[in-house]
Amino acid sequence: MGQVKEYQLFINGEWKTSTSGETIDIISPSTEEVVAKVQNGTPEEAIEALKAAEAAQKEWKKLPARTRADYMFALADEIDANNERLAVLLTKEQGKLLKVARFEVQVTASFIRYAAEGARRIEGDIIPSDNPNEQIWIQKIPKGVVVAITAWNFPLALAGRKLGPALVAGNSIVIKPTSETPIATLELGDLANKVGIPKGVINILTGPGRAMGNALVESPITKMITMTGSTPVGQSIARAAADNLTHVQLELGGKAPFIAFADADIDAAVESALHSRFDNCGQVCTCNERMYIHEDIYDVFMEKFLAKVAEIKVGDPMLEETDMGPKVNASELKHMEHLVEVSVKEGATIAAGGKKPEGKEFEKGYWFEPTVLTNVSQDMTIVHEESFGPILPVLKFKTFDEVIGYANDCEYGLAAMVFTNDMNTIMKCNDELEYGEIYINRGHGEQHQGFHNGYKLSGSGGEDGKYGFEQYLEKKTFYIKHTV
Ligand SMILES: NC(=O)C1=CN([C@@H]2O[C@H](COP(=O)(O)OP(=O)(O)OC[C@H]3O[C@@H](n4cnc5c(N)ncnc54)[C@H](OP(=O)(O)O)[C@@H]3O)[C@@H](O)[C@H]2O)C=CC1
Ligand SMILES: O=C(O)[C@@H](O)[C@@H]1OC[C@H](O)[C@H]1O
Repeated sequence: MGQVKEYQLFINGEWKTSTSGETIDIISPSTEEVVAKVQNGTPEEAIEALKAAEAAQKEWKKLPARTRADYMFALADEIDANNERLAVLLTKEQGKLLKVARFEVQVTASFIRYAAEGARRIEGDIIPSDNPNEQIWIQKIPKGVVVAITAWNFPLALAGRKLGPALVAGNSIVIKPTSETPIATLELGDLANKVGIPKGVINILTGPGRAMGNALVESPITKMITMTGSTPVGQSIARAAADNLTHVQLELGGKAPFIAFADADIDAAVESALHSRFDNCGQVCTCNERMYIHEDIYDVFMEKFLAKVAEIKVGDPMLEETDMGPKVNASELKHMEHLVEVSVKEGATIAAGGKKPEGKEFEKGYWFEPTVLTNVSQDMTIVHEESFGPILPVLKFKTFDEVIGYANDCEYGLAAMVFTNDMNTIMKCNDELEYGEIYINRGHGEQHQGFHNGYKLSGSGGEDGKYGFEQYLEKKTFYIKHTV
């Protein structure tokens, strides 16, 4: 393996080596080789970045929103122009298919453009007062310094999803990507400089979340934290931010139910169920984490579904013909093996997969077969614990009330998928399913103009669309009275 690139911290428009003198190895999930090194940044460097962001924001907020948006459009163009290079980095650090990584880079630019298109819609209110000669004005203003903490499954897209609205709204930002997959995100630093985004408006730090991340969260300079990741970490961030009453927006774990009623379009449901579980090696927050099939269609559905699962080609994510790459790291792989072991102990049957694939090409790397579990009961661990990987428990159901009860028997509330052509069933599902995002007759996959909003332990605040954009704004109310 040749000399790998050592990335630095991006603070105030400059690259700097951490005073810790330590680096973190970024490991390829496909080969276990070191593909890059990043700084093991210190809490002191977190404060340095926050101060740079605070200083830069004072001028950044004075620019017309349209001007801020022009910088964002330019950044999005640069991201598009570097698609292949960024996609290869994503595949190297996260193990996702190169063809999916290319899509992630496109989505990153698209998130930023969507936010920039909203620059002229940062609207306030003028309200008549009860007092004579008086008006009430409510103005939308930026919050100040935003801290963005991101997960490893779509690291670049998650960064774009947050920096776009944050900066268009007039905030500055400090991004701390996960230590697992930071390199594509770090590349945004040079692109920001290239398009002339003022120094300090964007800062990108690396370092363990429990130290670097915590320092960012606890600082009173931070006026908003937007985090995507696991529920336990989201909870610790909310606790750490409480002392300053900092606004916290969290996109956390999920356990999406996929429900196929007796009148479902079976072929469409099979296709959607397959991709909503196994795309990105099952590492999507809205993935089909448990599947409920009506008893009338169960046999025909499962015959078609298992045939499709058997066709999934696991292998080198750089190759176009590959359908599924590896899990992101060794501990995630161990979690897969643990979930299958527990499920079998609790009485489940392995209908497909269930282990690391055999073959020389799989000796290195964090590979796991597409796995389907049957003879599963609602009380089993796998029906409640998020796998965030290619493991799918399947259950039968008879009645509407039974399956809604099963679906809502969950500490999460992010997404649900339902296949039926009956309008009454659809309306009753919309009323009764306790999920912030429901997909009817299609698999998962949110759009920028929607609202990615998790109930219960899946998060708070929501992201995307006009309601997500509002999270990045503060309101200021004026009572204006004229005296003559
Ligand atoms: N709802 C959604 O949209 C999504 C949810 N997820 C969830 O995220 C999980 C997988 O992602 P993963 O990265 O492992 O999630 P983690 O929760 O482990 O980490 C998320 C981020 O938080 C940082 N972090 C960790 N501890 C702290 C702390 N005490 N203070 C501040 N920051 C901290 C991490 O940094 P570091 O890694 O350097 O420690 C990382 O950048 C899954 O559970 C999945 O459900 C994932 C994607 C989307
Ligand atoms: O966070 C997730 O896993 C999803 O919201 C995912 O992140 C960026 C992509 O656009 C979404 O599919």
